Amino acid sequence: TTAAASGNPFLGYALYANPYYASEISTSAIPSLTGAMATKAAAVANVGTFVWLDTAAKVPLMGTYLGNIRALNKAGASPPVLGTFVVYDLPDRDCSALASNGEYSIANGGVANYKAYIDAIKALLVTYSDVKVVLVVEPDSLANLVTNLSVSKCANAEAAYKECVEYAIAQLNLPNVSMYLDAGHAGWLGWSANIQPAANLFAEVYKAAGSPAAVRGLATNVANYNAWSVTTCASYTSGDANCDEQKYVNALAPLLTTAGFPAHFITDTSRNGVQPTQQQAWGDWCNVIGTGFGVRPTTNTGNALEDAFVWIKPGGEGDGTSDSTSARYDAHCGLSDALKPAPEAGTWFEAYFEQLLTNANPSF
Ligand SMILES: O=[N+]([O-])c1ccc(O[C@@H]2O[C@H](CO)[C@@H](O[C@@H]3O[C@H](CO)[C@@H](O[C@@H]4O[C@H](CO)[C@@H](O)[C@H](O)[C@H]4O)[C@H](O)[C@H]3O)[C@H](O)[C@H]2O)cc1
Ligand SMILES: [Mg+2]
Repeated sequence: TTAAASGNPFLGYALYANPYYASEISTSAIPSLTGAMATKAAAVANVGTFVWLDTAAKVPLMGTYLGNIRALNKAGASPPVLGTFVVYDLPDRDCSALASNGEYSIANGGVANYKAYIDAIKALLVTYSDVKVVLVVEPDSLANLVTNLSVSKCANAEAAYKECVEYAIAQLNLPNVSMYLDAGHAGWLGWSANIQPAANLFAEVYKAAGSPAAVRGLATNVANYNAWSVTTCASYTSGDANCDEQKYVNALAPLLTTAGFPAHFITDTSRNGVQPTQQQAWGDWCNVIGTGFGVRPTTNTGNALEDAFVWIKPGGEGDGTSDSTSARYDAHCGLSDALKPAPEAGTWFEAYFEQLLTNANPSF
């Protein structure tokens, strides 16, 4: 089937192996590796990962990469290349954790700043209207509105999150764009208490934005470690029948369709190669020990609902600092199942990269 027929934006395309991730590996990983590990590290740099636009200052980088992709395709790249980015700059971001709070705050004009950030992204997507782009929209945001309105920062951010996400998907509703809203993961919204409220919220936001044609569906397991499919549920999942991402997707899809949001899915497999994980509790999300790179990006998912397995979290970039004196210290990053010492969220964590590489499944 052609991409147009199936609607799967990944069909017939190769992913752009972005220079940002490649440079992290070449400057921070390879120099401290030798032999087989150095060779394997170089191979990781060739895997297409998502570029996280986690500050407005990173947006021009998107323009550079879209220019690179245009050039590759004009030079006859076959299959043609598409770009993959994460929109991640909400005011009062990461409202139930401390590790990844961002540059904008609602109290300080954050909603207006966010809209300017989205406008800058839109301008590039219009300039490069010949380049196909896949966007994951705001990891953790709506998921936090489902389960964490008891956290005052999340309750205070609810209206702004909805306004900003609705603005983003309405403005970025362009013919060369496919968007997947972040949907947490099986261990977050897959619980029977959470899954219907989650479907309701996703559909509410989708419809409030005018049911944008460019919204293809939802992204699951972003920056998390869950299996796509297991035959035996891990002990830490007990109580949640949706113990892997496939069960979560298969359970969520019909609820969304009923609510007026016909969705397809992508799932982050960048750090789920080792199952079961060594999480002490399923809610442990920070720099989990023992993990490995998972299945490489592919459209061969075996499930018509699942467009692709993709590497959204760039493996090797940390989830949060383990320095308890840091302003962005989150206790989850101090747990026994969190690798330490760890740098600030988003910065290179060499020991973690080597852990992922050593435990990669399939191996490099
Ligand atoms: O027995 N039962 O019936 C039952 C029913 C319900 C139960 O409660 C559920 O328990 C779940 C944990 O098991 C909770 O899930 C965790 O929620 C956290 C946010 O609060 C998430 O953290 C985010 O993770 C992101 C990366 O994924 C980070 O980028 C981000 O910074 C970070 O904040 C964890 O992943 C996620 O695993 C649910 O909320 C909670 O509702 C429990 C039992
Ligand atoms: Mg995070």
